[in-house]
Amino acid sequence: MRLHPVAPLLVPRLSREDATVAGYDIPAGTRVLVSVWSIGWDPALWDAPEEFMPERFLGSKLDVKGQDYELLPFGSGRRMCPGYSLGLKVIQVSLANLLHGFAWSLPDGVTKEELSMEEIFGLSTPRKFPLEAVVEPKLPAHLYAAEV
Ligand code: HEM
Repeated sequence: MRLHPVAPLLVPRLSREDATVAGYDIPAGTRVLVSVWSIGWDPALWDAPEEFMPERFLGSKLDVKGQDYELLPFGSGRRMCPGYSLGLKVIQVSLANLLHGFAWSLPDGVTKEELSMEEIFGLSTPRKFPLEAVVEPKLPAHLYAAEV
């Protein structure tokens, strides 16, 4: 959510009054785009920003509820994502099920260092190269049978 935010530029805002931010004058009526992608990669805010280190959040008070401006995967303010709580739960449940039910590996001859995490920059950030993984069931077969 920090390195590869779903919506890198949030929803456009309009400034309601003249303002100055970091020395830049922003007149009233200006369309403003907030790049959470740049914020997430900013070395002034993050140690080794290019590194995926989820443990950096252990014991941290940083949250994704729109109050900590260095981490805004769901935006902030009036137009913040109303589905953030559902979104987080769906991700956790889906990931937990995939890890619980299947053994995951890379295709023969592919190392994790070779995986590209490049993304296509646009309104959202899909992978540039699809992830290819080998998936094997690891639970008793009847648990995968669809209920009829
Ligand atoms: C991990 C999952 C999700 C992510 C990362 C995400 C991210 C975002 C972001 C960044 C915005 C723009 C917020 C802003 O500009 O301040 C947004 C808006 C929105 N999201 Fe989500 N979202 C997710 C899941 C969901 C779900 C599950 C729903 C609905 C069930 C939802 C409904 C909406 C709606 C309706 C808006 C527009 C709100 C407005 O403009 O007032 N999102 N989302």
